[in-house]
Amino acid sequence: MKTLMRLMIYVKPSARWVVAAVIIMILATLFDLIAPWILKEIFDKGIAVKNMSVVISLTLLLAGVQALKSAGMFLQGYSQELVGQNVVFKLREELYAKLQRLSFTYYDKAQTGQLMSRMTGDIEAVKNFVGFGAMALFTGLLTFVGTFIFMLWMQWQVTLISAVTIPLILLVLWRFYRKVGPAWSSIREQMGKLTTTLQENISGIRVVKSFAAENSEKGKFAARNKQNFETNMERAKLEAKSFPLMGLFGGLTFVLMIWLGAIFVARDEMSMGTFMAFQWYTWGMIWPLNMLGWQINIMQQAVKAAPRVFEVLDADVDIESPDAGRETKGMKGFVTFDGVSFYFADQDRKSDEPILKSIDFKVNQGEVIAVLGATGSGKSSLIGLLSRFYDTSSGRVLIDGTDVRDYELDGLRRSIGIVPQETFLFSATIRDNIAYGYPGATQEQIEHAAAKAQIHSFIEGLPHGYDTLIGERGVGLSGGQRQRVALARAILMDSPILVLDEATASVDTATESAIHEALLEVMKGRTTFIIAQRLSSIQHADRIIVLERGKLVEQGTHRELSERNGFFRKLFEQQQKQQASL
Ligand SMILES: Nc1ncnc2c1ncn2[C@@H]1O[C@H](COP(=O)(O)OP(=O)(O)OP(=O)(O)O)[C@@H](O)[C@H]1O
Repeated sequence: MKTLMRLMIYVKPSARWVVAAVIIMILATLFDLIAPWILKEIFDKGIAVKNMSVVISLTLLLAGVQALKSAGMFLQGYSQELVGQNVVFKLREELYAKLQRLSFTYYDKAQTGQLMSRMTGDIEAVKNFVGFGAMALFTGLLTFVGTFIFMLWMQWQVTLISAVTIPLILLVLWRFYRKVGPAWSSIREQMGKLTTTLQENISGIRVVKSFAAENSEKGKFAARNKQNFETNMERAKLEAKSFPLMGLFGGLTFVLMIWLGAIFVARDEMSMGTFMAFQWYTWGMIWPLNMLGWQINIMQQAVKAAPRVFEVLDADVDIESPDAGRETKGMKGFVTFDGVSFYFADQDRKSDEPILKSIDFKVNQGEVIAVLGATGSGKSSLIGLLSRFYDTSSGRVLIDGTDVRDYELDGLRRSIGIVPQETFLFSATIRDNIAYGYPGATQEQIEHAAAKAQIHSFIEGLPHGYDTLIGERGVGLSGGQRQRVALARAILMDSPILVLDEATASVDTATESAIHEALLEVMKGRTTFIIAQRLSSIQHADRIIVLERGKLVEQGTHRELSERNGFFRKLFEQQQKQQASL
């Protein structure tokens, strides 16, 4: 009920169309109730007394009534579809907007396939109910009640005795209603899992193929597909058990009506016209009940699908722009980590070690800071706190003396140009990919950024140059080329802070050194964080900070750290040995 009430909020803006559809529905139902009565009159006042003019005029009236009803049904169909489409439009828009607002913490746990199935199948299920099912349900109920009243008015004894089967139909319906809900709940959930399996398989198809895992993937999909098949068959069994039974009881109603009608006609207590009209009316009483099974199906599908959509809409947006957040215009890039500790949301703060432990350091405007540390030591997490991908668990990250949580969020993120560890390119032109964070950039600015990232000549050499379309996730470019496009994207942002998270890990050492030469100019006056494993990537750093299992264990210049007998020196010696052995 709560779900249905909440869906009403989305129906409200289309209230005019709902009212139109309801009025037309009531009129159409009235026509349905009048038509058998006209038939009765044709028999009793026309055929029975051989009055052809009555027959002709009443049949014309019947045809007119039907024509009006058909026109009404067209309008009703249109308006209810409009209501459904409006609801879907609004829901999709809200869901998409919410997906944009949800934080990294949410996406760390979310399954893409589940989200996609909510955005498509679940919303579609809601539409089917709002746009068609609900109105059909009301039409059915109105027709049933109206017909029953009309029949009672015309011949109450036949009506009441014929209707003894109706409680039986209602009982079957009630049992069906109770059982089909959980079935639809599983089906919607399984559809989400099936989409997740499909999405992960397609996204990871290169891994699947390189590990020759097609068969095991097929098995995984087949298991989910079978599960879905079986739950659908369970549901179909419920339908198969309930609907024919309802049909049987409905048929019995007809039989009873004909028997009783025949007796009452023979006793002259019922006219032939009323008898004919009753056949029509009985149908008007039975079909809504039989259709109710399908309408319950549509409703239960929506009732089980809608909470899956609402769950995303209600998810906590843990990182939001503050009200009246501070503007970032003129940001200089002084960065301070002040007693920063950090746990991921799914960690247990009592038993798990924090990812970052009481980190303190200050960075001056324009300083180039290298962040070094073994894999998993917390380098990316540290940098993620700067852009508020996550918020600190304790302590503060300040830029120009202001807590990052007090800045307007979009502005903050635009002030930090990031080249992430994993490059993501969109299926669009290279130009659009570079200009992703600055759509208004001129061709000259784009080319300038590309040149700095050492990718301009490569792009120029392509048959379509900057207009070259690249595939999903940058397919068609090598890892190094992709990384340089991502670098150009960050350079174009012209932000006061630049973060290069293993940004040159996929390029050869000659290109890396050319990029670093070019970056010298880019980094000028810009606070830059370089996360790297290779010492060659950090040769231009003013200062190096070293993380070990989330702790800042060393900091200083290249020279200072080489003189200390710490992690940096060990790494330095190790890499020199490796180079010497090559
Ligand atoms: N979403 C998450 N939830 C829980 N733990 C996480 C999550 N993401 C990363 N971690 C853990 O946090 C630790 C630090 O990860 P982080 O990515 O910051 O390390 P890193 O130093 O950048 O590593 P690398 O050099 O391999 O990229 C790792 O031990 C990792 O397993």
